[in-house]
Amino acid sequence: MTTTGDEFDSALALAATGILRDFNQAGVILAADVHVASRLTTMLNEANESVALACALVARAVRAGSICLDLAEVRNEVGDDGDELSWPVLDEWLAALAASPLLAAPYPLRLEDARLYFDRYWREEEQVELDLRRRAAQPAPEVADEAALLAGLDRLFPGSSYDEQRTAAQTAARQWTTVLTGGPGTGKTTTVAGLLALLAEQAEIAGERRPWIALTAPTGKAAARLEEAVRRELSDRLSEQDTERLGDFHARTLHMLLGRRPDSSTRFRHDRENRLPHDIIVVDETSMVSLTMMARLLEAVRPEARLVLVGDPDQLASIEAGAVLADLVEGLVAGGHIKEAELRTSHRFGSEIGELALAVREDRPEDVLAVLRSSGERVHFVEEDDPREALRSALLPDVLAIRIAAEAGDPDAALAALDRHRLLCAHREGPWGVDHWNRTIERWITEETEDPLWDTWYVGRPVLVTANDYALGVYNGDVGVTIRRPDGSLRVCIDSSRGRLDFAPSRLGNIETLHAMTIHKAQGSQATEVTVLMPGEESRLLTRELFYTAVTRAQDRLRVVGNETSVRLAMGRRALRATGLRQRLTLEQQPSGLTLREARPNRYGPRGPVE
Ligand SMILES: Nc1ncnc2c1ncn2[C@@H]1O[C@H](COP(=O)(O)OP(=O)(O)OP(=O)(O)O)[C@@H](O)[C@H]1O
Repeated sequence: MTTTGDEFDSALALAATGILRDFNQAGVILAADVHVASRLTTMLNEANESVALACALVARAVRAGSICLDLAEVRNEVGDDGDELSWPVLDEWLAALAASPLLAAPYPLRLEDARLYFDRYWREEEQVELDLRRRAAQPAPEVADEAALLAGLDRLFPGSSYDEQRTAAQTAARQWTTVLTGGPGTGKTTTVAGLLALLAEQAEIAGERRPWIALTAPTGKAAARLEEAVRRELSDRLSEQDTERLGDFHARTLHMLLGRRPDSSTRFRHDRENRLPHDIIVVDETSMVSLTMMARLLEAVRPEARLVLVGDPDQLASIEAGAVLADLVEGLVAGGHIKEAELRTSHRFGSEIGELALAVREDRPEDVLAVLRSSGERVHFVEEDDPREALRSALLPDVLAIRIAAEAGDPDAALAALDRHRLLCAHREGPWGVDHWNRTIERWITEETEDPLWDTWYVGRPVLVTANDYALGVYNGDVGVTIRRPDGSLRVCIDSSRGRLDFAPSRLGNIETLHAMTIHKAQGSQATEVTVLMPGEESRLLTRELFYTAVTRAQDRLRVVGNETSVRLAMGRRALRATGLRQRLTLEQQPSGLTLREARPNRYGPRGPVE
């Protein structure tokens, strides 16, 4: 137990007493968790310490991206830090909770089997479940002409190399909701483009108007990539007639599609009362969608609109709470609500990166190490104790290329150089973190150019936008470079989903230097070459999902800096989040006429009224 008497440690809640103090001092819960628990228990006159502890642990779980606290699992999950603590016995803990005023009106907490929720997430999870069940319970969409559908599938997905995609498109054509999954380069976008053409043809045969299509993704970068890939597919592979039928379309972020409201950051213009007008809605990079955003999207989709959720469930989950895509894959398919549409064969890499990604995904550590050490052209494993020199020679040419183009006032060349190489770290801070490597690379630039970078804004500074700025039209995840103009002034050129924009540096508020970026932030984007710094062995972020996400950011070449131990540790650990959506979706269908909440008894106590 790491008991510390440091009264200046901000993680310690000085006012905590009893069991909360013990858990806080052991480092299991933070001061913020203690405050949440103290407020709730004081407000509702709850004196039971185990209930207060449960509140603090829910707050802790949500901080780590979970939707709820699994009371049956939390002891295991805390690991060694919890060894000397007195944990409540599960049945007694659950009984204390069931009897607590915190689980009665106004229901700050909700209990679902052994899962404890804050009310907001419980409601969102329930809403997502109900909306998905309702969509799945409708009669399947009608096929206007069965023979034309089969002929269309053969035309759009010809030959045996398109077998998987043809089957996936056929499945999607026959259901309202489809979860289309696959790793990088498995042909998800190709399938989407073909499916859209197929549905447009069916609409034409049925004498309906051209379907109104929405392409969307959680970030601007991912939305732009989706639009570009679908357009490329249409122009390279599909006939003029198929392309014509689709008309024009643009991809937008989910926030933009749902319509931002100036008075709320969690509510949108389109909701249950004002549904989206589209007939087909395709969401790419669904693994990055949080539970809250999925709830907002599902309530806004018309029941008779098709929803195609595309993504890779093996990637890291959303930055905000939830693991929606993984839950949907398991819950919707296992619950018998929809048929699976899974793509497994990679068509892009055909090389070591694809092999490596598959071995990581399929949990084959020996194969992972074999590919890393195979000395192939595309994958390189840097196993040195001090990798700085290796990194310097790998990274500096591209960093200097950005700077030379920026000095010449050439944004195209600077942005192209920026997209050539990404240095990815697990953490923001520490010796393997983004901040450290941003500073190190800036020092290398100074050494190389003999030009000290005194100012925050310097020529060639690559930047990452970290928050949406609707007024400027730049979005979280957009990247840019600082360019010198002929008159000597600096401008920041941003490659936004709306095209190239440029600003005076002082106008940009939420910006970070982008010589290095976190793997979490790199989700939804790719670079020609990627260098991954494996975090230290003690890092809690070192998981298979983190490693897989990092590896799959590389289009052409990948360099992994680490050692065998870090690779094995990453492979052995999962970034699991506690959620209840897959359990909810796999429960048996309820008898008609009852709402789900009435129909399902709770083993551990009342659920509260149906609202
Ligand atoms: N059946 C196929 N046979 C040969 N090549 C294919 C096939 N399907 C797709 N491709 C090609 O493979 C590449 C990847 O396809 P696509 O972009 O559709 O995959 P993806 O799963 O959307 O990739 P990512 O999500 O990684 O961007 C493209 O160049 C595409 O033209």
